[in-house]
Amino acid sequence: MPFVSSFTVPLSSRPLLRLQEIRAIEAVEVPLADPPLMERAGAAIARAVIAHVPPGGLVCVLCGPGNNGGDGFVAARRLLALGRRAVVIGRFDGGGSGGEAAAAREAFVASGGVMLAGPDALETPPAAIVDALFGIGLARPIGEPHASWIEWGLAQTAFKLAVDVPSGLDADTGRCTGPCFTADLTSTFLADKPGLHTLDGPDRAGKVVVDSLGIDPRRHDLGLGRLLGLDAFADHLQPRRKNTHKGSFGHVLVVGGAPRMSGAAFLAGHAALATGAGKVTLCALDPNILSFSPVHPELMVGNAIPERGVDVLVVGPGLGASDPARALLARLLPSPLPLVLDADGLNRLAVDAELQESLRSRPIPAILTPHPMEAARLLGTEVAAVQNDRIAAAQELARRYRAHVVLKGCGSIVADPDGTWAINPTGNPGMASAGMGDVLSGLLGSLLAQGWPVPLAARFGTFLHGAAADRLVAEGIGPIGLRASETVAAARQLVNEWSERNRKAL
Ligand SMILES: NC(=O)C1=CN([C@@H]2O[C@H](COP(=O)(O)OP(=O)(O)OC[C@H]3O[C@@H](n4cnc5c(N)ncnc54)[C@H](OP(=O)(O)O)[C@@H]3O)[C@@H](O)[C@H]2O)[C@@H](O)CC1
Ligand SMILES: [K+]
Repeated sequence: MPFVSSFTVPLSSRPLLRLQEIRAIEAVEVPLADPPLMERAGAAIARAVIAHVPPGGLVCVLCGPGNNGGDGFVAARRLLALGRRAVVIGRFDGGGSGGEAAAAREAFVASGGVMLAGPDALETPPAAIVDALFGIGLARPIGEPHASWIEWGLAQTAFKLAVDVPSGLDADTGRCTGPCFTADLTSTFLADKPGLHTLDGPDRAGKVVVDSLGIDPRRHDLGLGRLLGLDAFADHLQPRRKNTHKGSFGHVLVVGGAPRMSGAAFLAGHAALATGAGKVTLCALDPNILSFSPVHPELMVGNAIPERGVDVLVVGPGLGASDPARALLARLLPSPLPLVLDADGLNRLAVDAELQESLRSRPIPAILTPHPMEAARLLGTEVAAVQNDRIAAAQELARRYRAHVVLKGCGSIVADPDGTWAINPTGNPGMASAGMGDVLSGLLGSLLAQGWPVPLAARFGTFLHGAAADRLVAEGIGPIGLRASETVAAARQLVNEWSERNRKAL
């Protein structure tokens, strides 16, 4: 039987709060909450365990020294009270961040709960492991004994649940700081956190469920970050009116295609056509490029920039680093048309102050689509520094170049010049293959040509491309061997399905 899994995309956008924003909510709500937030958090964990673990299975709760551990003690006490088998692995050393967690530990022990000094003391293998070692208070890489407990936990076949954040993962950046838990499910509190959705976060957190602990988020500043969901695009995802013509959907000019690199420009052009641009022209640097594509004869191909009639520029796919490439950039960057700049266009930009200035001065900010290496070049830093805090890097690029930035990678970041940002939850490792960036550029150009506002186009193009790859994987096409050109047809299918589903009265 062919391998087929179900395809879903996140439907609802939601706020992503960084540490300071979560701490600000805690500062207001903790003194007011009755029952206390820790009690509510522990109850949520107990409910999640019960939903996933049959009665009779042993639940092993790993408790750390702070309030994350406190949540774990409450959960363990509640599980016992509900007739479940639960033990805690933790230390009686009295350390930690004070009263509430210590009180939770005492209440657990007073209710007959058993605390073990390490996993060796377990008599039966656990059915579930609850990771309540460290949450948002993680201050440095995890050492002993907690590192060994994590290593032991990862070797178990049990269901694994992380409390708030997998221990060892930085909740702001998604970086594993050292030993790091890997969960099937992360139950995260008050609001969702960016680190669960970018870099190492998606590998470590498993499914993420947000529990507001009964706090109304509208009472608080929800910051500048969002996790993208399909609902963000509903207003612009509409079926087409009947009374339209190709001019209604814009003319995209793809500029690139240097000798031996024309495939990149064809991919971008193909993606633009297949997702709804009215017309696409390729201006290639390769003088020997075919005058038309036998595979996609609808594309107009040449070596010249059309004098008029173009609505959107996509510059960079296969552009190369030659002097003529630089001359094209110098000519096109000041254009008043919406612009997507990718690949070699970005590399040239990184070393050319004059081009940078003309990018910054554009009347309509461009969309830049760097991968981490290109982002590092643009920021004059190392890839590791970009990946250390992908949100901050994307924000800095957006500010410095006055552009909308899509920082690609696991959990692509979209950042705007005004400081707002989003994480894209779609996509998979099949997209780590040649030509994917060219397809994304083409999709973005296509959306701009069809009138999407620039920040929304940056978000939806990224979301759509990842979702197309996800659908293909769900159909058994990838992730291994997924080809960029295959994502084009899947994107076309999705955009039609979603638009039809959103049909509103004209
Ligand atoms: N506030 C509330 O009411 C609510 C909080 N909630 C819950 O609390 C969590 C936040 O709690 P938290 O602030 O106590 O931080 P937490 O993640 O437990 O760790 C801090 C402790 O660990 C220590 N430590 C740090 N790194 C270390 C390391 N590598 N190795 C060893 N020790 C290390 C650090 O001590 P340090 O040595 O750094 O002084 C401190 O003792 C949050 O994620 C959520 O689960 C929810 O219930 C909602 C309501
Ligand atoms: K944890």
